Amino acid sequence: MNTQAAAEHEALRLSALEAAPVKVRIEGVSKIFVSGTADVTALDDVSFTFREREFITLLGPSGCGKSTLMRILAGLEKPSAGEVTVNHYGDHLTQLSIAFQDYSILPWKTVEANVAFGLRMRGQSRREALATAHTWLETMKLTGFEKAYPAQLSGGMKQRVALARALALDPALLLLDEPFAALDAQMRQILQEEMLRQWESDRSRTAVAVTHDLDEAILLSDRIVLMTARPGRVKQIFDVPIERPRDPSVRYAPEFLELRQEIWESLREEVMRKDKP
Ligand SMILES: Nc1ncnc2c1ncn2[C@@H]1O[C@H](COP(=O)(O)OP(=O)(O)OP(=O)(O)O)[C@@H](O)[C@H]1O
Repeated sequence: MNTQAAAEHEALRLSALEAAPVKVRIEGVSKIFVSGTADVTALDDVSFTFREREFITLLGPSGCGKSTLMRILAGLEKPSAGEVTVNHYGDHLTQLSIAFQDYSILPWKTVEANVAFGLRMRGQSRREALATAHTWLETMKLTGFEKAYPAQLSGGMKQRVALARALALDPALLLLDEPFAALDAQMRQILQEEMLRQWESDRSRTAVAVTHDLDEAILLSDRIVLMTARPGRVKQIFDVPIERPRDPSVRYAPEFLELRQEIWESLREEVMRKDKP
């Protein structure tokens, strides 16, 4: 298969995955990567459930298996043990959509065609799909770049295209793996706030995000799942008892800062543990 055909095939496979049903229970999930020299236990007996319409963030030191868990949730990777159950709910255009750190948008399609692609796959007319794509591109501050190709965009802009694409699909379950990682600090804050506004405007979907940014985790989440250093286990689950709708200035509120400190102390232990030989 040539590169273009392989990427089309992968896009179609993702598109099929995104049509699968939702609401998530993770039970005893472990993942061992078997390699020539040494096996790597990425996840060890991870269990928790997502309530419908909940925003969950996975936090943990680098290498603790967050992306692996996201890939398992997306059906891109099989657990070595345990089970993930995803049940349908709600009236959504698609069941699952993903914006991953390394999620490749199709380089030979324009920005608008990339965002419209999944909608076209679901039978929308070109006109309808492009209209939705344009709305999301505007939200992601990409107006004026509709006809550009990915190679003409910065890393942060590509990341915003991937986000627009995931949100345009109106998924019941949204998987975000470091969705703002490639953005500069200002754009990151603007998009966090935009995501918060979007999320709270309908609260119709379940979201699972991975981030290294504590403020982002608290601002957006209902619960934060803190994982141990590798092998990743659930160390602690924090509720974020900050009322919604949240004003972005809540970042400076005492309750926010207290929770931030509490989470950081627990996360810090894991980061330090990881760096020991
Ligand atoms: N395909 C693979 N083959 C072998 N090892 C892998 C594979 N994918 C991940 N790993 C290993 O599994 C562990 C967990 O990786 P993963 O990318 O899930 O961590 P992470 O918590 O998302 O890290 P980061 O925060 O740095 O993105 C790491 O030690 C990684 O090297």
